[in-house]
Amino acid sequence: MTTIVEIDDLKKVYDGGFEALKGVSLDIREGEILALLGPNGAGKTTLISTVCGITNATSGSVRVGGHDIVTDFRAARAMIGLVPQEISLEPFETVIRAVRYSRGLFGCKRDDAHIEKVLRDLSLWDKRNAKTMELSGGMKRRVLIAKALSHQPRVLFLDEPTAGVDVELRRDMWKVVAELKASGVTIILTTHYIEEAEAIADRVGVIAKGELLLIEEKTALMARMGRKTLDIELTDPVETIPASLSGYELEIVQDGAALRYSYDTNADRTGITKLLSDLSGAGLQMSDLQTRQSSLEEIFVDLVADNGKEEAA
Ligand SMILES: Nc1ncnc2c1ncn2[C@@H]1O[C@H](COP(=O)(O)OP(=O)(O)OP(=O)(O)O)[C@@H](O)[C@H]1O
Repeated sequence: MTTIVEIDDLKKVYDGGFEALKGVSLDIREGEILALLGPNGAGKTTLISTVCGITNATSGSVRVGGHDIVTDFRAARAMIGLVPQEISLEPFETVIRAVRYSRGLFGCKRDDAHIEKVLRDLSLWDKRNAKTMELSGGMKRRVLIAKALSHQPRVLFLDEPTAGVDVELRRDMWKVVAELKASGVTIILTTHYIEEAEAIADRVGVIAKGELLLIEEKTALMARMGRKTLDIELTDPVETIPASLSGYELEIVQDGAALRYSYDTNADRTGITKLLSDLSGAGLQMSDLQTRQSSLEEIFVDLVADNGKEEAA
């Protein structure tokens, strides 16, 4: 597995003293789709802007394909395509001219065959002579992607590609991203939408308050999501867990009125039947059972909340 982007202890303090990145380190693997999740103001855009050389880091380093983003800016930047959050297009420009122009900005020779391929891949070929102002919001986003791909970058950053778009357009965008990955482009996207990360990412990173709190394979996260808890409500509250039940790693909840058992839904056996029989063997009577499943959303909310508590402490 080759690392294509190496981010090392990246810090960004804006003028005025605000610390937007507090030492982020991250290796992005060639060919992956990495989703960076985080609440508003987490530092996602700052991170992308710094990697793309739009914002200068206060300290730390970024290398793209081995090229340092500061000392070897041109070579590093040539490998990157950036699709910004805001749609900014010249309204009277035609689609094909806008995309050709972007390629020219990188000093690349005109290549009509490549531009045609990009436009066809993004289903924009039929619209090539339309003025950008005549396009729907979804098509405008596709033009931004086409512009970002015009100079054949190996890494594509998408800053909230589906913010504020409807469900159908979002799915459409996910298809585009999957096709780009299949063509060998490494993709990093930021999003507020957990289901977006679930749907398309190979790995998921969670950023909050300028820190990377977690970076994990999506499948591993999904396995964690497979954890369920069973709350066994008791007729008579307990203060301690009977020694005969110590192997179950139960937790006392609801002030002793219930015992919580965590289990893996992917496991062959959950152990629940045996637990319930051992419970009655220990002289405990249950009045009710409740199960619940943790989701990626909960993992995310917990992580971000814990981070907030540490800040306050
Ligand atoms: N130029 C700037 N000067 C001062 N502070 C800034 C500047 N740009 C961003 N910030 C602050 O840095 C923090 C991180 O902003 P950033 O845009 O990177 O977050 P984000 O995770 O992309 O959020 P969103 O999801 O809302 O786009 C925010 O608190 C923001 O107010």
